[in-house]
Amino acid sequence: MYHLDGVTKCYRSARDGGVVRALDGVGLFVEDGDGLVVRGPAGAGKSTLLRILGGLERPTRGSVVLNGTDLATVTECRLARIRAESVGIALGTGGDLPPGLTVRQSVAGALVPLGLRPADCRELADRALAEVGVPDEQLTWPTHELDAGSQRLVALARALVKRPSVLLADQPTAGLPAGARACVVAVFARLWSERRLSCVVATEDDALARHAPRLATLSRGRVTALTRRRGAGPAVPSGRPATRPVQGRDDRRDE
Ligand SMILES: Nc1ncnc2c1ncn2[C@@H]1O[C@H](COP(=O)(O)OP(=O)(O)OP(=O)(O)O)[C@@H](O)[C@H]1O
Repeated sequence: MYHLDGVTKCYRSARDGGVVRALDGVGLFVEDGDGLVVRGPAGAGKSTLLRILGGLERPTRGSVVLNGTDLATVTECRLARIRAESVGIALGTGGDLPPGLTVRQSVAGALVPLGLRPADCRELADRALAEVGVPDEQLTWPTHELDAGSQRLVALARALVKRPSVLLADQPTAGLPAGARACVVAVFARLWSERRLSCVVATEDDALARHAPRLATLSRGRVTALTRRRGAGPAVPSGRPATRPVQGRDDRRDE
């Protein structure tokens, strides 16, 4: 799945033109079926890490190998293909839903780059929406008429519809009322416990983090701790190691 080695990302500060080191030599393994929650204070580099994992940005230095391909050096064309086929990205606010579309069209649209027949796209979209708990009567609603919690679920369905090998989500419960938050947490709990889908999620939500098999803490662009939830089995049931932390500790944590 993912193997990050020495990943550094520098930006030029718009304020004073200085160099901002958003990620500083991050090393990380994410195995098939692994669920990793990334935590850390504002500015720690969580969103930058997700964008780099998703191939939306390239690192300044280091390698980001996803299923054998280094996203840092692959051609732009191949990178777009990998994003379309293998990586589900939910930026969290629901604001990333394409405007002017119904719920079903919005999710089916994620399959267009894969060249599927429209009828197949619709069927897969309906299935993905059912999986995250969007009721049938909302399938033909314009997405802008949904409340924030439902928009968040549609964004998740849009990320999941292609059956990606990994789901990346940035603050998926942030700003939601309690009921809607619980619905989103329940989706991730199912993805981790039943589907064993590889997910990397940045969140400050304790309820969501409690379900994650592993936690990583980022501080000033570095991984300072890696812990595995007590009772969470290895991501892969074979004899292969479930995780091989490069930085920080991989301690067991109490629930
Ligand atoms: N495009 C950019 N240009 C310049 N600096 C950036 C850019 N993107 C991020 N940064 C800087 O990189 C650092 C890490 O930002 P990032 O958004 O990844 O942190 P974060 O942990 O996600 O923070 P938050 O929880 O507030 O979203 C911050 O200092 C931020 O200002």
